[in-house]
Amino acid sequence: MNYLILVRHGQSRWNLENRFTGWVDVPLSEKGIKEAMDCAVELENVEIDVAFTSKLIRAQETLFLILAKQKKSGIFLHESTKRKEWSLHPVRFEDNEIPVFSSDALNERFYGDLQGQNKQEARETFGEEQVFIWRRSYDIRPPGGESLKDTYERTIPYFIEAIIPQLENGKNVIVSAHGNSLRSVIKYIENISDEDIPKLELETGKPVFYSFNNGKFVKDK
Ligand SMILES: O=C(O)[C@@H](CO)OP(=O)(O)O
Repeated sequence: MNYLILVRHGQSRWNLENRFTGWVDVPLSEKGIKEAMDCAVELENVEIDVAFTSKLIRAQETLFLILAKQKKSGIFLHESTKRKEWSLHPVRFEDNEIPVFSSDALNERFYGDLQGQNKQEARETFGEEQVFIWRRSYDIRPPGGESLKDTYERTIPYFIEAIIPQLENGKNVIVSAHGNSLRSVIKYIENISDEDIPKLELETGKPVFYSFNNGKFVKDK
């Protein structure tokens, strides 16, 4: 039996400033670095074989802080190489090295015109209820941005085509990504309904574990 670990990146500078972030490539805040390092301590003795992350630095920083605690180097397998067998990759993997795949399929939900706006100011302008609908409804898009359903529709095909095969090959997999791309993944894994998904919140830097056995995910409590 092997496992899947999902980690939402540590607090970013715009999480701290309470701004809609989406695809804006802001780094971790000082607290976010600390959260990622605490997560690394929690995962220090957890064997990881392969990692997936988004194209955004906050998720990548979090992943590499986790790997560093294990004294591991992550090696990005870029588009030009990732379809080849690992053995054909110019880098031979040493024991302290693991492959890292990054894809914009795992990016945060694109927040359109809201990106950069302060969430409290948006509530004052558009009303509490409207902002909640934009942030947490399943299929209503924020102005110019993606609904969670749009995010799901790019995240889940990648999860099925790229991540599940690694689990089926017995690998222990970590995915370092974002609040809404991971809410999509959890919706899929746990079969959460469109009506219930608004209630799911993920904390920054807190790993969620699933064991994977015969194609089935079981959440570790
Ligand atoms: O701003 C964002 O990109 C996301 C995550 O921080 O926000 P929310 O939790 O409101 O979807």
